Amino acid sequence: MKIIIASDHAGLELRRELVSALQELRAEVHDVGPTTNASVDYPDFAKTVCRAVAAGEYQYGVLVCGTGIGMSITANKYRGIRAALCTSEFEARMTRAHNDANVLCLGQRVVGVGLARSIVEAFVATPFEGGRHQKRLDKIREAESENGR
Ligand SMILES: O=C(CO)[C@H](O)[C@H](O)COP(=O)(O)O
Repeated sequence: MKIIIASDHAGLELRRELVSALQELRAEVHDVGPTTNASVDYPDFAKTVCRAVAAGEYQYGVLVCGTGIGMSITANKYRGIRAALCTSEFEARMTRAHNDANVLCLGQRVVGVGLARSIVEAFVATPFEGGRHQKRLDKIREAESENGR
C-alpha cells in the first residue's frame, strides 16, 4: 500500500508518529514534510498530497494540521479527492466503507497520538462497501463536474 503524508508546522509531531505507525503496517510511505517547526501554509502541503492521490500515484493521502479543518477544506477542492476529517475510529471506518475516502485529515491539537494511530489503522484497513454507496459517489463526481472542479 502506497501512502503520501504531509502536515503543516502544527501537525508535524503527529505526522511523524503516523509515518511510524504506517510503516509498522508495512505501508510504503512518502513523507512530504515539512521538516522543521517553522510556520508554513497548509494549502501548499495539501496541494502536493492531493495532486498525487488524484493522479493515482498513491492509494491514500494523510494530512495533519492543528485542527485538520484547513487541510480538509483544501483537500476537498481537488477533483477526485474525498477527504475526511476524523476524530474517531468509527468515523474512519465509516468514511472508507461508505464514502470511499481517499484522504484522511487529522488535527494534532484535537486528537492524541494513540487515538490518531487507531484512526489511521482503521482507515487503511477498511474497504469501500460499494453497492448503494457507489451511486452516491457518482453524484459527488457529477457535482464536481457541475462546479468546474
Ligand atoms: O489548524 C490549522 C488549519 O485548520 C492550522 O494548523 C492552524 O491554523 C495553524 O495556526 P498557527 O499558524 O497559529 O500555528
